[in-house]
Amino acid sequence: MRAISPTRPILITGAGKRIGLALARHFLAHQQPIIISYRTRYPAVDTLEQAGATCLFGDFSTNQGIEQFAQQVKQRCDSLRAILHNASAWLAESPHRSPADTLAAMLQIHVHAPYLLNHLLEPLLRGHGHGHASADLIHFTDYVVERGSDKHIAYAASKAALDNMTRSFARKLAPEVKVNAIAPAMIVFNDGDDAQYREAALNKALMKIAPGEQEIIGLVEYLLNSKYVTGRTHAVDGGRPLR
Ligand SMILES: NC(=O)C1=CN([C@@H]2O[C@H](COP(=O)(O)OP(=O)(O)OC[C@H]3O[C@@H](n4cnc5c(N)ncnc54)[C@H](OP(=O)(O)O)[C@@H]3O)[C@@H](O)[C@H]2O)C=CC1
Ligand SMILES: Nc1nc2c(c(=O)[nH]1)N=C([C@H](O)[C@@H](O)CO)CN2
Repeated sequence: MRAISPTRPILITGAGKRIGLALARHFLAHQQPIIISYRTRYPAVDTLEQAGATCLFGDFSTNQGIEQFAQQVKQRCDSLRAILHNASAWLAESPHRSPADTLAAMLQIHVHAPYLLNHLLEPLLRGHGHGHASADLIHFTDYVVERGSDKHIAYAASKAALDNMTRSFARKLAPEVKVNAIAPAMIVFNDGDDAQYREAALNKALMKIAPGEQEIIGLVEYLLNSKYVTGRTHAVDGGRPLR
């Protein structure tokens, strides 16, 4: 089991629900301090706070919002064990939103937020424990980085930029900080996904399940425990490319 870092919290962005929330609950259950960002104050955020999490409001739709969040983090701690860049919006192209607004929103959350937070919080990641692989960045991208998407063009492009930044930050921050990406396909359905959509989505991969959040938790733990893996994208896609 990974060495718990009792003094260096793990920062999880967008942890008010689903995968981010599951990660937050996992670390709290293992006495790993966490800081989370939330945009909507779901009841689950109150529960995380009562369990000891530091829960900070963070709306990354503007650069000022990102900078204000980073300032809050720096006021609460002087070091971080890891940053998990989970916050995301899955926007499709839509006749109700201009292509320019869709692209801007996707780049803002998937590129501006990780890029600016990595720079603003870099000092909190360095200078701890032998100077070698003592901190981690994990970028949450998507299987569509390698294939594109005809319905989520801006989303896929922004995740591709985040994928590329994984290699750039790995080169910049080694050996103190490892930087990896996790590229999921179908992990967790959304509440509004009907039976027809769900069947079609499951049939796109060899492994015809939506594995749930634990699949991501296990990979995050592997990456945090590694002393050597960096600069890579780790697919969690049920063999989808082979379908
Ligand atoms: N679920 C899946 O099957 C898959 C997930 N992934 C990736 O895994 C990660 C987690 O997925 P999932 O749990 O489904 O993500 P969700 O879309 O369910 O949640 C993402 C979180 O990010 C927050 N967020 C969105 N926009 C902003 C913003 N502008 N500022 C601050 N916070 C924001 C949301 O806050 P709020 O609730 O307030 O809107 C939400 O809590 C994401 O990066 C996603 O792209 C990739 C492929 C498949
Ligand atoms: N921020 C989000 N990104 C993605 C989601 C989501 O719910 N929120 N969902 C998916 C789908 O599960 C897709 O992988 C199905 O093929 C992709 N990204």
